[in-house]
Amino acid sequence: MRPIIAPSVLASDFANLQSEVEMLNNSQADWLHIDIMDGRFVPNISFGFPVMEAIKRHAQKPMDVHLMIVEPELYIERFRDAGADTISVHIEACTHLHRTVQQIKATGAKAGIAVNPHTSVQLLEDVIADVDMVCLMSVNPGFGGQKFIENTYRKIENLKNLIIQRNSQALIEIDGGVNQDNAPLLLEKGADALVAGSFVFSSPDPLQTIADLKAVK
Ligand SMILES: O=C(CO)[C@@H](O)[C@H](O)COP(=O)(O)O
Ligand SMILES: [Fe+2]
Repeated sequence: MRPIIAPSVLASDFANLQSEVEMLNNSQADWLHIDIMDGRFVPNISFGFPVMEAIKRHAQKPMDVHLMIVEPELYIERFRDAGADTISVHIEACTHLHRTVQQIKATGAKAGIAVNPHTSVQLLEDVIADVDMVCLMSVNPGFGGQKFIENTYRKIENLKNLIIQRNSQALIEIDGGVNQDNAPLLLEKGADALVAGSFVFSSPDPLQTIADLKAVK
């Protein structure tokens, strides 16, 4: 199976957001990855609803929204209204994770759980059957352009085993420091979806870079 490619709009040129989104529309990207940072869960602030709605007006592909915010349960419906197709909340930010997953699904969006590099995937044991996706962070969240953490390969194997054991349909998404060099092994270990920000938008030819990632086996 060819990987799902989800370029992270965080790395795009915000001053030319419409043309960046149109470039993604014309590319082999499958999803638009939207990073929401609140300055509390992570030490950075990205953008909020007005920008997301502006992206949605031009986007012709599903929006994969990664919430790096505290108390995400307060904003799930608003993110859905702003155009989210998948909403991922951090396990580290949710006291009542099972409830928040049900809340996301009740909006009609797909439900994802994002997992920081230090968090064991075994903590997902009792919720994995309920979710559509797990977003494994392969950098500490908060910034684009960071170095990929190698321990991610082992975590994919552990997560894949858990998904099989629990008869879950969850996709495995890898987020942070993904590039053409690490993509083959990520897919071999069991990743389904690859987020790529700086690797795509800093490249001389983003359309070709996305096509190259899509072609990785
Ligand atoms: O969620 C995050 C960072 O917190 C990511 O989605 C990054 O935005 C991916 O960017 P690169 O590491 O690919 O530059
Ligand atoms: Fe992300």
